[in-house]
Amino acid sequence: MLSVVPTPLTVRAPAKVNLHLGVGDVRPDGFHELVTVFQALSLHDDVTLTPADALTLHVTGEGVRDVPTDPTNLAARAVVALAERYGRDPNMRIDIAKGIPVAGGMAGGSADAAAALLGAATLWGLDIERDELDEVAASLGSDVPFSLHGHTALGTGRGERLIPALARGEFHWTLALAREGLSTPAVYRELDRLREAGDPPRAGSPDDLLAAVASGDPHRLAPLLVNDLQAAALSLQPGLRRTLRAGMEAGALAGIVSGSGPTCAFLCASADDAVDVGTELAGAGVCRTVRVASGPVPGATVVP
Ligand SMILES: C[C@@](CO)(OP(=O)(O)O)[C@H](O)COP(=O)(O)OP(=O)(O)OC[C@H]1O[C@@H](n2ccc(N)nc2=O)[C@H](O)[C@@H]1O
Ligand SMILES: Nc1ncnc2c1ncn2[C@@H]1O[C@H](COP(=O)(O)OP(=O)(O)O)[C@@H](O)[C@H]1O
Repeated sequence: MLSVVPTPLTVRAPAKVNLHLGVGDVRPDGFHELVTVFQALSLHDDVTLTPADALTLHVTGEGVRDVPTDPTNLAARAVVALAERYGRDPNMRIDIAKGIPVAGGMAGGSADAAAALLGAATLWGLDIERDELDEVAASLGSDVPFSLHGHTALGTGRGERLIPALARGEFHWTLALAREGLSTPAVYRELDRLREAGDPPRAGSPDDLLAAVASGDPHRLAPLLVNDLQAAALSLQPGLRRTLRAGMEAGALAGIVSGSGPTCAFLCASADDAVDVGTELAGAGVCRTVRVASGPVPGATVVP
């Protein structure tokens, strides 16, 4: 922890894409057992904490009208959870500058929670182990521990148990942001429904994909990207098929729905290719807007 903490304090936290998302059966607690490979991307939210007399939230940027500014906001819940556990005063002003699409399957809320946890722990000078922060993170959401850690990692359990994975070099992505979001629980429910009605194929082991990530070769990685939630996201938003097709026609190596969607993530051979694919996608009218990003990047980090 920093010895003299400058205020306001800003923490940056990344978006994620699931390179592999294998969804198992529903557990008694309502969560699905996952085997997933996360990669943190260079699209981020900035969360700024300023000591104040009350806990308030102010949100700017991408998708603000869909982000709650009441105590249900994940960043506020993170500050309150940490304050309760360590006997601190949660009152502060939280400013969130959103760059991650809201309800887009890129863990924007989780990024804000992770940033708020690291920020509050730093502001209060808490002398705690990473494991303890992980425990609070997991209590806030399945993806929050990964947002803290970043890079590339294998996630199991409900996604909260992480093992770092080796990644060589930089992978280049084009992201097609959708006009309407998708609710994560609704997408998991839709997958359960599809599985009751038939048996959509399930992702196998991520071993080959992990080897491809370690090799740094996007051509090797491309055919291995897989997402069990994709069929459910496409069932709820059939127009995403057109988006995925357009990305491939524009020259992407592969395209998948990111997590529970509806953002579509296209793996490209180079940074230049990613820009070209983005330009074509933007012109094709198959999405609200596009972004280019690269990964892996670190998890939540205090901005100097
Ligand atoms: C699908 C994934 C893939 O990484 O991310 P997103 O695409 O939403 O970003 C995650 O599993 C989302 O994680 P997160 O958004 O943190 O979910 P949580 O708040 O823990 O759970 C929200 C709801 O999603 C469902 N859920 C979540 C995780 C899981 N392993 N099984 C589930 O069934 C449950 O219905 C749960 O009530
Ligand atoms: N800080 C936050 N940023 C974004 N959404 C938030 C936040 N806090 C709570 N939410 C709620 O969480 C829902 C899921 O948002 P988000 O985390 O962006 O998507 P996803 O789960 O698809 O990655 C939103 O619809 C919003 O109502």
